[in-house]
Amino acid sequence: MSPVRLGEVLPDAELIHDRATLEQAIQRLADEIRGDYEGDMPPLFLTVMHGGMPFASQLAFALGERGLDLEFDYLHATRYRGNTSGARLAWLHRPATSLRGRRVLLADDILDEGHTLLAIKRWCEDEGAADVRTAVLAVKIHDRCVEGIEAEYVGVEVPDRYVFGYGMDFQEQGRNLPAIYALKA
Ligand SMILES: O=P(O)(O)OC[C@H]1O[C@H](OP(=O)(O)OP(=O)(O)O)[C@H](O)[C@@H]1O
Ligand code: HPA
Repeated sequence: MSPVRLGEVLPDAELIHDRATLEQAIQRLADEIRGDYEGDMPPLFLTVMHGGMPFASQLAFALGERGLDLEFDYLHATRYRGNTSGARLAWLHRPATSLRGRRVLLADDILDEGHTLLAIKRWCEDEGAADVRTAVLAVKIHDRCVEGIEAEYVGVEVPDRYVFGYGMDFQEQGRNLPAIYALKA
């Protein structure tokens, strides 16, 4: 079945957060995070691909501007794979850097039902990370989130609808839109 093209849904989509709002939220997050990380060893900054990439880049620069150095690595765990509902989590890439004894800061685009970040967090702990914290650009507001996961740093809230843009995809399209939209209700 051929995918629905972005151009067919974008005109009817609702703008939820514009670029300025998201950039402002990222600056605020950087202030919060900066205050929580002191010491010589830079935190290991793990971007959750693909969706976390734009947010992680912006956040990393904002933290650099505030004098917090970061060591970069990334991972890719996906359970949506271009669909609008989640399935079993598939690990496509794990970080090459050892996590043993490290402070880990995960950066992802959205905390929705929480399965992805819970599994990633547990894996980081199993790998011996000293501390694992999570920064997400957006959290979706509903009561279906799994127990045991909460993001320490949250940029914005989004409604309980399928959202896309700023890293999040609509059928693997629209990730580089510089704002967050929701599909027409
Ligand atoms: O809280 P959850 O319900 O588990 O959903 C959140 C996850 O889903 C998305 O990833 P996706 O599986 O779409 O992979 P992608 O980033 O490669 O698109 C998003 O980037 C989060 O990692
Ligand atoms: O609403 C969403 N949009 C894009 N990706 C997602 N991953 C979980 N929820 C979503």
